[in-house]
Amino acid sequence: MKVVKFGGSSLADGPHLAQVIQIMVQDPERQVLVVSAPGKRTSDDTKITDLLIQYANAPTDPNIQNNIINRYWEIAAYFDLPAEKFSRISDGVIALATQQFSTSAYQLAAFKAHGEKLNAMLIALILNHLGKPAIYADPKALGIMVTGSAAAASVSEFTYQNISRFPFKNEYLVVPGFYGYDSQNQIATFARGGSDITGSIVARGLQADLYENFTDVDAIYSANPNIVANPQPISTMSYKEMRELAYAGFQVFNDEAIIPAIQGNVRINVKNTNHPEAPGTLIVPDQDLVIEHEITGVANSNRFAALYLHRYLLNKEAGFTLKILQILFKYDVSYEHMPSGIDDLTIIFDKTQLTAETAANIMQEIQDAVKPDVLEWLDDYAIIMVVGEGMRAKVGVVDHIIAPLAANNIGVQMLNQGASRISVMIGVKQELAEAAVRAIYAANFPAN
Ligand SMILES: Nc1ncnc2c1ncn2[C@@H]1O[C@H](COP(=O)(O)OP(=O)(O)O)[C@@H](O)[C@H]1O
Ligand SMILES: N[C@@H](CC(=O)OP(=O)(O)O)C(=O)O
Repeated sequence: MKVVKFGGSSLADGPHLAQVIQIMVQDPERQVLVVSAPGKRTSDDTKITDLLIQYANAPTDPNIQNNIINRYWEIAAYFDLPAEKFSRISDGVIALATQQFSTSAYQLAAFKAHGEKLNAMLIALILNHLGKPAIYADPKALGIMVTGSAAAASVSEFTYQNISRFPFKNEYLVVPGFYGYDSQNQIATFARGGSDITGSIVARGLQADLYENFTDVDAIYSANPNIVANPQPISTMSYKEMRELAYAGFQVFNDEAIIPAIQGNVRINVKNTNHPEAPGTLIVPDQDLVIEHEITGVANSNRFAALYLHRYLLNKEAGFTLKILQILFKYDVSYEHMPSGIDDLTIIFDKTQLTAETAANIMQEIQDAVKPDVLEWLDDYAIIMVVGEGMRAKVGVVDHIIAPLAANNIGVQMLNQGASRISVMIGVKQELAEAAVRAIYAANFPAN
């Protein structure tokens, strides 16, 4: 049995949904559909998730409410779904405006989650209307339980047993991605792009033979195709490679979504909805990987900031780092990386979890607690991640990465090799990040 996730780009309108249904019926192993909210129809369109964020901020605005209903209605009308059946979807949009929520964060989470929830309900209605047995399976019915915050939930371990007990018959199961329920029965979403996570959770829970993730590109490429023209497709990669590349900017697959698949030993196949006959990219356990290249991919992300600290004899003082970590703990801030030298320390943060005020407070407390000679906040910071299982056994890999940067006059602010034996991480100024990716790519991959 295969669990199949379709992203927002694959569900943006009626013709795309018709293609999705064709993909499902082509293979009887495809029994479970995990769906995102309808995405952009054109490059300047707005995703339903983003319309719902506007709606959460202005629940009494009839224009936004109508925009959302019209997006769903356009899809329903393409399949001639009768208006009385569609009323469940429009009622669902309207009802949101009058519901009560414990906090504004949980209100926003519930609004966002309805993009997926109403889309899954609509798709089940359309499948039934087309004579195909299908049921809508809400995360509550499946037992997808979460902990953590309203907008950055984590799955609870007992979810998998709950899913495995779901009475699953000979019909399509349509599951909304992106959210679960917490112990207070409140909706909480995963991070943006989190429908990939639901797909992986359901695939592990049902012990699927394959998790197919359909998107709008033929494969995962060795570099973001919006940065490098015609990059090479990756035919097979390891779970670890995918995790590192997704973390560092390959948005095509969510970086957290790999974890349930690893735990359940489920292979992942990323494929193109608009070109389903293309083999796509297969993501597999390490032992099944045939290493073909030294470098598998080059990613970049601007979502980082760094704190740089210098103090002589830092290496001699026991508990120095502990004092800093206690300050971060107090503000509930985690760090991503901490490369250090004898008298220097850089702490790299994911900016999305920090406000300017929190960053300023942390800096002040560190200044008071450890009295550094230099303390700087580097907001203009990007990370380049060069990843490849083939790098483990090779000598001189760093040369192949750093030499093209030097040749293109790109300064390196930080270099971290060794912690992960399959990646090299480089800190550069944000304005140079894309040029850095292009330079490393051009030096390490043959031109097409
Ligand atoms: N290395 C990469 N390979 C393929 N696509 C990439 C890569 N890096 C970024 N992308 C982008 O990811 C997009 C697909 O992700 P996303 O828009 O989240 O899809 P979906 O709507 O299916 O969830 C592609 O259209 C492409 O622009
Ligand atoms: N709709 C949500 C969740 C998601 O995963 O969407 P997509 O599959 O379109 O990236 C978002 O926009 O973040």
